[in-house]
Amino acid sequence: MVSAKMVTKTVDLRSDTVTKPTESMRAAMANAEVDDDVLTYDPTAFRLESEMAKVTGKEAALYVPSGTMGNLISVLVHCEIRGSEVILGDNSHIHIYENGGISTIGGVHPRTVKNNKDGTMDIDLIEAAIRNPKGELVYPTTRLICLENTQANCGGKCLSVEYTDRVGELAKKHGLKLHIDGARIFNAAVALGVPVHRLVQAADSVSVCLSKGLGAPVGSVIVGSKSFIDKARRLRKTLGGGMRQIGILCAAALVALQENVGKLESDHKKAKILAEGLNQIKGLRVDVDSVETNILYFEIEEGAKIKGDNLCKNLEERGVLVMPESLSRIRIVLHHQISASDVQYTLSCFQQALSGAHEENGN
Ligand SMILES: Cc1ncc(COP(=O)(O)O)c(C=O)c1O
Ligand SMILES: C[C@@H](O)[C@H](N)C(=O)O
Repeated sequence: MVSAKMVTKTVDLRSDTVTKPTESMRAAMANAEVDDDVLTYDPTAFRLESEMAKVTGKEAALYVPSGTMGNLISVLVHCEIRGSEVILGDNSHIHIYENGGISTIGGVHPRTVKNNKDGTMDIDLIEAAIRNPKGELVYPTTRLICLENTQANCGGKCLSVEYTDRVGELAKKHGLKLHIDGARIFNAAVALGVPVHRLVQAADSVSVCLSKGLGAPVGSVIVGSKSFIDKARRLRKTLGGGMRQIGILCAAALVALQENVGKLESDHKKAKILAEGLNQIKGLRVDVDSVETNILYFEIEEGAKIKGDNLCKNLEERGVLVMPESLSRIRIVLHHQISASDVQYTLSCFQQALSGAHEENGN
């Protein structure tokens, strides 16, 4: 039994954005070669951008402060003409969690298509959402399709290379561009056993988060053609994202690429173990088979004697942090700073919280 008083550590499962820089990252940051990345090229940023262009198979790359800015810049470059419309998932990060920036800042109109449980959007529904140019007097003009791989809100689901290629073919057929919100594209590549460059081959642009599963402290990189990145660089400056000695941050990202891609599979395995363990606890339900990468959601069953808010509070008192989506649906995200023993400790805390609730309620 772990009482709240005994808590000596924190197991932070809220997101894979919570990782702290490793010692090797801090050493690289301290020794990073830097220069003003606005007036010229920061040499370490140049190395990171060159590496990311190579890994993704694109012509060029650009370091940006966040994934949100990476997506915003990408959409705005593809939809630079007023009256543009982007087709995206109704459960996508761009649509749900980015303050509607593509509209409020970029004047781009969103046209959502339902995300399926597997993270995809039905291709025939995407095609049906493309505006008929004959209606140009009354319709916005479709210019872009956005995918998200892995699809976070659907539970870190991987979009296959076959599906992505088919959406790419559809985009080309209609003269549209394809952007992938690849915040966790490395997770998808590892889970599918497909190289990143092949997984994003059909995309005109990709936004890749360095600050999630890869564990860098800050930043994302957008990749695409040289002309796309030239426009993106200018828009980054417009948005205030032009930064000076960013080699300090890019040095940590280079370490993340070298050291942490190989840890993603372990994150996925720990997510599966945690999902299986939670599913054995009376009052909790997890679709274990649906867990493909480092994200899992669990439901608190109707009959459970504890609600999400009390469960989260109870867990927090034991040092376990999770992300409630509602009173009955909670998200857990694994990352390289969660150990196998942390997973077992987490399960014991859940067991105590749920059994304690049943005792309090006399059953
Ligand atoms: C799928 C996805 N895309 C984009 C982002 C945005 O990244 P950032 O938090 O760096 O803005 C996130 C989360 O942070 C995400 O989960
Ligand atoms: C919440 C969301 O914005 C963030 N990308 C996460 O997955 O934690």
